This record gives sequence, C-alpha cells and structure tokens, in this order.
Amino acid sequence: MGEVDPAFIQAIEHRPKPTIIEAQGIPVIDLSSINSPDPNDTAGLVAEIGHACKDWGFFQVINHGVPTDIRREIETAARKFFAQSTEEIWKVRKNEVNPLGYSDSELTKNVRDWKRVFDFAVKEPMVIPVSVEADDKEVKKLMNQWPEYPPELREACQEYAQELEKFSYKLLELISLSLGLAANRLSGFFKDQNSYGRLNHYPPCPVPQLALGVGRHKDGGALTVLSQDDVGGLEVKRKTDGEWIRVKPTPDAFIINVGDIFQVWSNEKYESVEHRVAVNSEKERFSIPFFFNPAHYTIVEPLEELINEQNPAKYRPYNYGKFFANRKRSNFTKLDVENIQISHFRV
Ligand SMILES: O=C(O)CCC(=O)C(=O)O
Ligand SMILES: [Fe+2]
Repeated sequence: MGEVDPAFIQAIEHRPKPTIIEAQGIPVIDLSSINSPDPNDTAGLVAEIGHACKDWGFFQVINHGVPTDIRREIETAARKFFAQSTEEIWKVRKNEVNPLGYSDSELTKNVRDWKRVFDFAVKEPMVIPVSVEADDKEVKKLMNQWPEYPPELREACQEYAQELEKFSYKLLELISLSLGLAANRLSGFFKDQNSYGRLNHYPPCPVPQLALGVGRHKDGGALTVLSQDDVGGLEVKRKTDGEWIRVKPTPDAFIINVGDIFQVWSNEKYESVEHRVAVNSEKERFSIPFFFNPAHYTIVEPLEELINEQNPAKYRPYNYGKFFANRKRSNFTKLDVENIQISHFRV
C-alpha cells in the first residue's frame, strides 16, 4: 500500500468485510399506485413505507415517475465533469467559506473518504449560519460554482434538482401519513429549504480492504434520495443484528433513507441508520444523492403529536443550520473531537 496516504486508512473494526452480504436486502417498494384515486392503494403504500422506515430506515423505490432522461443527462454530465484534469476541476473547488462545489479531500469521522464530490444547492442562494456558535445570528448566502465543462452540467443538475424536489415532497407526504400525521404536516419546514444535490465519483482504489468511499455515517438531514450506478458499494447497517448489508443495484430505482431529522421528529419511531460505501480496485463508481433538508432556521424537535406522558420527548430542540454548519466544518478540517451528532441532543 506504499503510496496510499495513511489519512485514508480505516481503523480495523471499521474496515469492509471480505464477504459481502446481499441477501434479503432493504425493501423494494413499487410506487406505481402513488397517484391512485383508490384510497386502499394509498393506504397499502403508506403501510409499506412505514414498515420500511421502522425496520430498516432505508428502502428502494421502483416506478417512481421521475423521468429517466433527466437522470441519464445528469449521470452523463457527471462522468464528463470528473474525467477532466484536476487543474480544470479545481477551478470550482470548495473552500472554507463556500461548501458548494468540488472536493476530493472530505473526511467522515476524521478519516479521509476515497471519493470526489461536486455539491450544488437546489435553491440559490443557500443561506447558512456563518459560525457554529449558538448566539451568533449572522448568516451567509452561498451561490453554486458551475464548471465551464461540460456546459450542459448546470442545466442537467438544475432539472434533476427540480424533479427530485417534487418527488421528495411526495415522499414526505407518504412518510408523514405513515406516522399518523396529516400529509402536509411537514412541508412548511421546506419553504426555504437547504436541499442540495451531490455528484459522487469513487475512483478505483488500490486498498479497498483498508479504505472506504464514505466512512460510516448517518445523514444529518430529513430525507436522502439516492441514485446509484450498477457497480454497487453502498452498505447499510441492518438494525436486527448490526451486520453491514450491501444494497444491490436495481436499474432506475432510487434508494431512500430517513435522516437524523426524522429520527428526532418521530421521537425515534424511525431511526437514521448508519451506512457507508465500499470501493473496489477495478471499477469506478458514480452515485448522486439528493439531500432534502429544511430551512437553516428550523428548530428540530420531536413533533408534539408524537409525544405524550408515556412517551416524552427524547431530544432537546436544536437549530438545523448550526448543526449543518458544524458538519460541514468537520468534513473540511480534521478535528480532535467527534463531529456533531444528534445524540448530543438526546435527553
Ligand atoms: O454513494 C453512495 O452510495 C452513498 C453516499 C452517501 O451515503 C452520502 O453521500 O451521504
Ligand atoms: Fe449518506
């Protein structure tokens, strides 16, 4: 492994296993009846989603209605973008002020990820707090950094973001219903949403048994809608026994997971489940997560409808923007402490 930077090497207990478990994976849910006028269809769908969120925190969806060509366009543009020289790509590099754009040096839990990413905000400007300090109210307005090449990337990302935003609202309704809430109970939190899309490129890795494309983590937002190619590598921690389960690529499916915010809103009825990405020595892999996140000023706390005397709130309220800013800082700079987790707000 001579030339591999030790910053990429995972502690022994976090390294990927040589044997991959793929059997009985996360639930696959057919969304064809999503707009059905028959209430029985919707009720069945809602129940399926509720079970998947509770048992796995993850599910795949097929027949979701997001147009295939919009997905093909962003995938093709992403490949062209990452195929450029580093010098060219670095023109849109992220920095300590702007976390939008390209990075090849992100850390997850203080270990470097074997990946290259390009992040773009769904709504511009993206407003986030300047500092992580609770009493500092100053915010900054972030704009996307679009590369010159490929010229079609910008429009491909914007069109994809529009479709995925619509689709995420639909999922939000179904998940709200599955919690016994009104369909539109949570949509208000997303009025000034901080959602963003990410193009991921995982180059072939000479030490796939020692490093990870993304280290184990939980997504900090509300929902993630992921498109992956046919290579595979995403692993989800099974709730029943803590085993890492590989998510088998299903053509044109999306992989959905509930993030930390749903864990708090639902007072742990749903959990944000740990996942990671294994890399391999032969094939590069591409994936595109869409992070559906509320406005920066959102105070996240267990929903009053879901708590009572027998089931009191398990979390103290926290400010989402501060949480996000804190995460971004730890992705950028190696810290001496654990990065921020919702467990820090656990009662
Ligand atoms: O690439 C993947 O399959 C997942 C990436 C991921 O978990 C993330 O970016 O949060
Ligand atoms: Fe993730």
